[in-house]
Amino acid sequence: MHTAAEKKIISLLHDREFTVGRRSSCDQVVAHSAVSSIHFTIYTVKFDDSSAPLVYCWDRSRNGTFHNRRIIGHDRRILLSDGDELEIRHACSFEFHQQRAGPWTAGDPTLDEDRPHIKDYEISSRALGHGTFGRVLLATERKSGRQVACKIIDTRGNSIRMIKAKTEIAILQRLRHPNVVSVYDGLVIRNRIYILEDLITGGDLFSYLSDGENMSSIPEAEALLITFQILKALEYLHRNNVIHRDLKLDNILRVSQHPGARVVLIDFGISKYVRDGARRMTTVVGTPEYAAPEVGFAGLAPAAGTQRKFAKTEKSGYDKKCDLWSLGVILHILLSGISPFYDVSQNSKRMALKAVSGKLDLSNQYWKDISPAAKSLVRRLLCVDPETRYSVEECFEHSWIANQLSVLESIYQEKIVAGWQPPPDEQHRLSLADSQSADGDGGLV
Ligand SMILES: Nc1ncnc2c1ncn2[C@@H]1O[C@H](COP(=O)(O)OP(=O)(O)OP(=O)(O)O)[C@@H](O)[C@H]1O
Repeated sequence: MHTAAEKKIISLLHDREFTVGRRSSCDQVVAHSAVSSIHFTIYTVKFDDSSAPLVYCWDRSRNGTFHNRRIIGHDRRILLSDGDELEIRHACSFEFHQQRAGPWTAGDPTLDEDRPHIKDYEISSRALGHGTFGRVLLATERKSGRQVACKIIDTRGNSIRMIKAKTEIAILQRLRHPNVVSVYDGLVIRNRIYILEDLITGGDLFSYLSDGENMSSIPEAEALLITFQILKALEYLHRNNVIHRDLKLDNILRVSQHPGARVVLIDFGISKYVRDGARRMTTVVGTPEYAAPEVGFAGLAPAAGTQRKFAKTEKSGYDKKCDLWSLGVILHILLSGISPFYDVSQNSKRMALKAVSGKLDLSNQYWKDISPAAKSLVRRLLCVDPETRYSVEECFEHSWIANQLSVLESIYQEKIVAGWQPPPDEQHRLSLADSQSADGDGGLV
């Protein structure tokens, strides 16, 4: 980054925040009355080792920080691209440059073909992440200049994928909750589905906990705040008859990099709307490391290296309690840094058999500083029998949560979700009238 006036070059380190403001402790001090004590912060989020780090500017000022001549807005964050300008009006400006492998604006024939059909949004080639079914790119809403995330799912004639993507949009369009990603629009262009959703600017929990080859734990109080928010999301989803079915660290994003950040559930690609009184689900879906025993991975033929399987479980099926098991795995990792059923071979069946055994070791060195109440909730969630496994309501009544409930509620309302806006009710939403279920679990929505 360099300031326009002095042409001074400032190097940013990806593992360190960089602050600009009037206060003497800022990394770049700007002694000017138009500048707030901390005016803005630059921080970096890494998705994986092969992707270029994402560099964000967090506007913390009273008077505003301008990004390419458009105000960012107090407490809002913007993703920076090479050549972007940041300005503190009447005081100074900065130009941002990022070295990375490969250009962001490289020709992308697929995208170039579709771009003219996506009138309301400008889709960049800037990758925010990628998953099994596609990639997620940065996009900008033309009317407002708001940055959004654009998930592109290439279905290439695969009708199951097409239906799953439509399911994701259909479910998300009905949901409005601060801990569930907001979807603004969904478009089908030829074989591709574009889902435009809120840009979540703090990275995912997996990257947050990743420590080289291993995972690290976080303080119990922080794990409590994250668990409380996931429970809020699950309470809302389950009341609305939606089961996520793929809860894992990678699918929980943070709005900022600070310990009390709002967390947001994403990736509803295999989630399920269950009508009241509907039969239990029988399709084996999800991620084996996080999947409840009753989901049925243990009954599948071993498939080394295969992360997902779609098949019928022979047992009596499963219900929303599968999400609570996954929360148990997440909580286990948050508190200890250990994934309880992970197997280095990544063999789905082996991981599932470990889960079915129900064996937990919460007395080793990784748990020595963890309170008995926290351990007790882990056990209640990782109960092999779904009947005795805690529901969302029981979790809220468990002492680890209940003893802190009023504090948690006030932090949640006053700090975490204050300022959150539900997505607008826009007209042009994807029509799903012709959608049909492909996984045999009944209708989509
Ligand atoms: N709304 C968003 N804001 C910012 N980054 C996002 C957003 N949605 C997704 N990402 C990034 O893209 C990655 C992949 O997204 P997502 O999990 O939705 O894709 P997927 O193809 O369904 O993945 P999976 O393999 O888990 O099924 C996420 O881990 C995250 O890093």
